[in-house]
Amino acid sequence: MNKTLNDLLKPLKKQCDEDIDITGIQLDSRKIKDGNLFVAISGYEADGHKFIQSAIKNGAVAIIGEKNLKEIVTVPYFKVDNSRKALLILVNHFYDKPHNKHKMIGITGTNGKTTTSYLLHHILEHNGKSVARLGTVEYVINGEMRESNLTTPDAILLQEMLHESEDEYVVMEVSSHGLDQYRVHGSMFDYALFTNLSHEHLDYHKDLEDYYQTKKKIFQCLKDQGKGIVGTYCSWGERLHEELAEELVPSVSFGQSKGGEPIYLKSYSTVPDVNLVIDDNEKEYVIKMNIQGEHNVYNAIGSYICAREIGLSPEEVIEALETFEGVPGRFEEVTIPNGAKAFLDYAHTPDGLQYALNTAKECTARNLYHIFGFRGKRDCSKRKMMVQISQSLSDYVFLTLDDLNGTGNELMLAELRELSKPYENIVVMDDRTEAIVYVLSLLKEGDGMIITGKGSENYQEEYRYQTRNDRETIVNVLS
Ligand SMILES: CC(=O)N[C@H]1[C@@H](OP(=O)(O)OP(=O)(O)OC[C@H]2O[C@@H](n3ccc(=O)[nH]c3=O)[C@H](O)[C@@H]2O)O[C@H](CO)[C@@H](O)[C@@H]1O[C@H](C)C(=O)N[C@@H](C)C(=O)N[C@H](CCC(=O)O)C(=O)O
Ligand SMILES: Nc1ncnc2c1ncn2[C@@H]1O[C@H](COP(=O)(O)OP(=O)(O)OP(=O)(O)O)[C@@H](O)[C@H]1O
Repeated sequence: MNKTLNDLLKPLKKQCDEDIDITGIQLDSRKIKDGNLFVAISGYEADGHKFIQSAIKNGAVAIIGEKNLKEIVTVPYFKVDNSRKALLILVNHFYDKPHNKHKMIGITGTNGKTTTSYLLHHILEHNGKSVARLGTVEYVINGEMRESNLTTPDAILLQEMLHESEDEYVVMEVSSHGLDQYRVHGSMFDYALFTNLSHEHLDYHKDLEDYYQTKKKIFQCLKDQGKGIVGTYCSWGERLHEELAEELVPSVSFGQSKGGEPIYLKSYSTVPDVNLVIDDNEKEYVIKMNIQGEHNVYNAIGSYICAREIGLSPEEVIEALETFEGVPGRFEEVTIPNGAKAFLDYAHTPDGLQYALNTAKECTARNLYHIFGFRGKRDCSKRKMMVQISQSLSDYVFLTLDDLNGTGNELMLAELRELSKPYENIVVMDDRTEAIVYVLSLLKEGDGMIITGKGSENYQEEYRYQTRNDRETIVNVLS
């Protein structure tokens, strides 16, 4: 796919004296191929302008950047105010607005994005639609799985995949980083679904208000006939729903009913599995699901309402919900033989952890053992709160390592020891696999073990038992 430079520059209101063929757009000098346009970004770690020379050496024929470098760059150079924004406009034009080929569903929120995207994928596929799904676990395009490197891919990869996808629907997770960094476009989504908001990413966002305002930007990315779907079971969602009404953004809510909604959650139970009673236009439906936890009640009703907005009938949605098998590593049970229970979960926020532990408690007759740690170089301000939640909802807590992301082993362990000090039911263990093996040896009939933080992800650190992930550690010990 090629375009001329002047064609590409049109939406940026720029022009080049010499028109040249552009074979692709890149933001990383190492990925440049002959005839590419390089966009230099002032990044969080590095300054992309420093790589202009190497981009040209690798074959770049034109450059976009934020600095005054026109006189010294040897190929056509164009200065813009914001390179990330310019990149998005350029790449969207390069691929001829590929989001218009699809019905696009963007899901944002602190927790529940992956689960909701799996639910919607399943509902739509069960009803004969072709669906692409992009998010933390994987990217699925035209029925083929690809490795995910970011929850919301960068603008180039995203537009490339949307261009390549022949799927009727695209269900994608939209992170606050993605919204802040212009990875998604201004008129992209037919539906924007907000799950909830709570303490997270305060290493990136100034405060919760800033995090909220960033998440809210997804509603500026709706197509003309687009619609918002807002979870109002948390107070940020209630506020959002009110603000969208004031701003005349069409939206529906899910959560506690305020009265007047045509579809609402009438009641629910969570033990042993999630059961929902939904009032849909004055007709009552009971849905029996194979997943656990109050949080999944909200994920299910959010997906139900989105699917109904899309045009599926209640029966079509319910049949699909009742056959949903859950999401890898999200409250996933691993069978163990002695009548005890083991769960893997991806909770890594205080709010998510509270839901996950409450669910584990509901499933556990005797003692609950919780094993977890913290990602290195990620929001440290949530750690104390998560330890408090863990020790109050579990009988025994084993603090151990998660991905260190370059933080020193000893530094992390010292912090874990400090965090555990006020509590008698917390033990710090310096090897994640040893912690799992030890807890497995303690489990008796009726006990429960929940390991949070990694879900189905493979380990990044080397541990004593050379297993790839938490599931494998459990299974290997038991075999
Ligand atoms: C903090 C952050 O979000 N960083 C993202 C950001 O990086 P950046 O542009 O600032 O990159 P940088 O490393 O400073 O480099 C600046 C520029 O120099 C270029 N460069 C660099 C080296 C070189 O040799 N040549 C070269 O051209 C880089 O390609 C880049 O364009 O933009 C990049 C391109 O879009 C992202 O890949 C990168 O994500 C990093 C890897 C990351 O880990 N991000 C996480 C925090 C993230 O985005 N997470 C959310 C989910 C969060 C959640 O809910 O859990 C996600 O959507 O995945
Ligand atoms: N609706 C919800 N409300 C609160 N917590 C939830 C909700 N849904 C899931 N969780 C918790 O959050 C964890 C992560 O869920 P999920 O992967 O669906 O969310 P996510 O938003 O995609 O997270 P991430 O961005 O970290 O990938 C789950 O394992 C569970 O503990």
